[in-house]
Amino acid sequence: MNFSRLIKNCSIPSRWLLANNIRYQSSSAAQNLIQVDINEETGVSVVSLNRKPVNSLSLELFKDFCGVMDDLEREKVRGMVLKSSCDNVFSSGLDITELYPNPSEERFEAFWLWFQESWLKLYASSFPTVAFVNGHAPAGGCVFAISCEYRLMLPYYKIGLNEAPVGIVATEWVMNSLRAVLPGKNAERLLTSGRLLDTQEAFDIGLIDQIVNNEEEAMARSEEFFATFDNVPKLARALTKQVYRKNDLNQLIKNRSSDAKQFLNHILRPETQKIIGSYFKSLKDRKKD
Ligand SMILES: CCCC/C=C/CC(=O)SCCNC(=O)CCNC(=O)[C@H](O)C(C)(C)COP(=O)(O)OP(=O)(O)OC[C@H]1O[C@@H](n2cnc3c(N)ncnc32)[C@H](O)[C@@H]1OP(=O)(O)O
Repeated sequence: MNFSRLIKNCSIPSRWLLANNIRYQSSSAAQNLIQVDINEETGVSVVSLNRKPVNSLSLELFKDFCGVMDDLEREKVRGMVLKSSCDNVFSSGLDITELYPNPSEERFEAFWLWFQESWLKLYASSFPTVAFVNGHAPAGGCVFAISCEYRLMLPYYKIGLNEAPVGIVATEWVMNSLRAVLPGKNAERLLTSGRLLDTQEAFDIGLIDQIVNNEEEAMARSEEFFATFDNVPKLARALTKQVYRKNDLNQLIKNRSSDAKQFLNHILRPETQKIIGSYFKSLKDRKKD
């Protein structure tokens, strides 16, 4: 498996991704997997995940997401709100068909490296980021949310890191992102139990920052969050964030290849494949009941 070649093609930015140099030809322009709406008046960009029906996260979606993040860095947007354009689902997490049955090494290595790249770009973005969790956000969906700086969520949905029950071990960089939001024993319990929390529970333990009742309210709260930085020089804010997050970022940047290999080895274990397979089957069977 030639990880170093792939990593060279992905960016490992020298200055926490402020100097974006990744270029790609979108393989999915026709599908429009990510929608971007920049408000010229406020400078705020609303980025909507748009992979119907449930925003499961595929290689193509990650590539397009990275392209959008690069564009927003170049445009020097004032802030980004990340949401979903699917009904009732923010994101259903990694597309299980990327993991099961037995993915090819070539596809998996590209998939994983673009997932890493998406996290790096989001976690280290120079502009402020808000996740508007307007639907369920299990597993990889929650990873997107906790990588943002502020989380708003609609009532009656579920959020959490349910990797363990699906037979998957969350990687260290995912654990670090959770620890940055939820310190101490709550983070560990959430990971080891894999329990999904409803909106109120997520708010009570601090996984989300505010509960909002509709999109209008979400945009108003986001604006208030962005306004807290209006008097802070952009570069100083960005560097403060990136230095604060440096250890988490470095942990992945230094270990991209081994992280991918480890995850692939785990996924390809027959017992892991079996658990993911029966989980996937139960998802499909749910509809028949
Ligand atoms: C290394 C650690 C870091 C990150 C690792 C993460 C691992 C993962 O992310 S694994 C994925 C974990 N995701 C889940 O456990 C969520 C599974 N999905 C659901 O619980 C539900 O789909 C939902 C609550 C999100 C939405 O429910 P809803 O009733 O609205 O829709 P469904 O009918 O269930 O789904 C529609 C359609 O989509 C298929 N599907 C759902 N999720 C996924 C997925 N993650 N990957 C692939 N496909 C998915 C579902 O089977 C349905 O397909 P059919 O229409 O063909 O039946």
